[in-house]
Formats: sequence, C-alpha cells, structure tokens
Amino acid sequence: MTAQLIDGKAFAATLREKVADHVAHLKRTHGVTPGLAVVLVGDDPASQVYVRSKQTQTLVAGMHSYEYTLPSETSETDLLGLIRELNADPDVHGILVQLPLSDHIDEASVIESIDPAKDVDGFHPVNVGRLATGQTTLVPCTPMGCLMMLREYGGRLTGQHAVVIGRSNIVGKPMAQLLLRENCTVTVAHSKTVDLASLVNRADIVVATVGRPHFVQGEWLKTGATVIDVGINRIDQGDDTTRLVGDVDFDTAKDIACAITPVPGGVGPMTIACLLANTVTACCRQLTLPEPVGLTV
Ligand SMILES: Nc1nc(=O)c2c([nH]1)NC[C@@H]1CN(c3ccc(C(=O)N[C@@H](CCC(=O)O)C(=O)O)cc3)C=[N+]21
Repeated sequence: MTAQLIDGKAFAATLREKVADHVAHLKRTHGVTPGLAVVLVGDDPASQVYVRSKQTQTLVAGMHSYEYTLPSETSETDLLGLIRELNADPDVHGILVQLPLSDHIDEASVIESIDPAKDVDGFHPVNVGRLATGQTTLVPCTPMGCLMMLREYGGRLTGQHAVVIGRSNIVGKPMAQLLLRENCTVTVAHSKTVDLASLVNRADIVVATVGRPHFVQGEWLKTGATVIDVGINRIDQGDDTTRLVGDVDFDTAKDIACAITPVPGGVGPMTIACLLANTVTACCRQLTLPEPVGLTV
C-alpha cells in the first residue's frame, strides 16, 4: 500500500486564494486593507527566509505588510515599546513576533504585551485560554493548518484516536485542544513517554512535532493511519548542501499510512497561509465586520 500524499503546498495555495478574495471584498465594500506587522529580532538566516516568505505572501494576497527587523542586541524595553505602538496602530490588524527570541528577552512578557485581538499567532495566554475553554479565538497557525488538512484527508474525525508527539505551546498543546474539539480521543506523548512505538501503533492519527529528523518509524504505525509531519529539520548532506526532512521517516511510513504530509510541501506552507487567514479574521473582528467564511477552523 502506498499512502495518499497530502499536498500542503496546493492546499495552501487554495487557502491563499480565499484570503485574497476576501481581502479584495473588504477593500471593495468597506475600504479596508488588512495589515500584518512582522517583527524579527536578530539576523538568524532561517528566520529571515521565513519572514521574507510571510511578507511576500501577505503582499500577494493584497494586504499591507509592515516589517520590523531589529538588531539582535535590541533591549526587551525597546521591543515592548514597538509592540505598544503596533497595538495602538489602527492600520495594523495582526502582529507576529518571530520566535525564538534571544536569551536576554523574556518571551512570555513579549507575547503577553501583544493585544490579544491582534495576536495572529494565537500565543497570548488569553487566546490559549479561549481555545482551551471552547470560545472563539485566534488559533495558532501550525495546528490550524494541520486540522484543515486532517478534516480534508483524515475521514470522520469523531472517535478517532489521535496521538500528538510533542507538547510545545506553539504546536503540540494547541493541536491537542483542536483535536479534542473535533471529538478525537487525544493522547499527548513526549520525550519521557514510555514505549512510544506501541502507543503510536494504536493511533488512527499521528501528529509528529518533536524536532528530531526521521524520529517516527514506519513500523510503529498502525496500518491506515493518517500522518501529519510538523518537523522541519535541516540536515547537512556533507557536501555543503542541506536537505529539509521531517520528524517522520517518510520512506518507511508511506507504505503503511493511509495519508501522509511530505516535508517540505506539507505543514510549512499551510502555516503561512493560516497566518494570512488569521490576519483577515482579526481585521474583520476588530472592525466588527462579518466573519470571513472558510478562513477559520
Ligand atoms: N511567532 C512565530 N510564528 C511562527 O509561525 C513561526 C515562528 N515564530 N518561528 C519560526 C517558525 C517556523 N515557521 C515556518 C513556517 C513556514 C515554513 C515553510 O513554509 N516551510 C517550507 C520549506 C521552506 C524551506 O525550504 O526552508 C515547507 O515546509 O515546505 C517553515 C517554518 C513558522 N514559525
């Protein structure tokens, strides 16, 4: 058996079309253009690539993009000052501060300083709490993209056993909340989990977000499982080139799973498309305009 490939790249392109359509509608009927501010501290090359990609796609969708690249030695006070300005700026509907931040800046303080209404990452404790209590909120982009693909390719989600491997605040925990909301039976596994292989073997849905290349083996999987690979691991090829691989050993998994996301071209592109979708949603809510259809989960 060879699994169906979940084409995140194509899925993301379709979602970005919906975003662009709604942006055009907002401009036409309300004279409003959604705006996204992206803040990057430091000069990490990988972060620069992501931020550039976010900016390009924001502009292509017809939105305003405001980019702030700050030197790595920027103080926490200065960063908080910028966020205060962005919170107050009516042209900015979404704020994303690229993580991780340098050690001298307290991440939690920075996240808490963002207006929850503009928190398009869904990382603010108010939004985390809203998700956990089943209220309308802004949902973190990576798990949101994973859920959209699972709804499309995972069959009826109710009653399925989902195993989320990884418990980060940005992926694992919100993913578990979203799957609970879909009536899945959810198990969250992590680095201290005993006998992970046999746990994974009982999963109908596997979401791998551990940050270790090729960690999940195909032989662990139950036949017919749906596999979402959140991992983005850059591997040195030994010849000065690098290759991007996931947390799942794709070559062995593809023969056992029913559907599987590739890396690259799976979760990554969906994450950015969901960021654009959240910016439009945030804009509509701030201006009490009708909620866009198809841009939320
Ligand atoms: N506040 C915050 N929000 C984030 O959403 C956030 C962040 N910080 N920090 C860094 C991570 C990483 N991230 C990615 C998004 C898209 C791809 C992506 O599109 N990847 C392509 C490949 C890109 C390549 O070739 O490097 C793919 O998987 O096909 C990857 C990684 C968002 N992040």
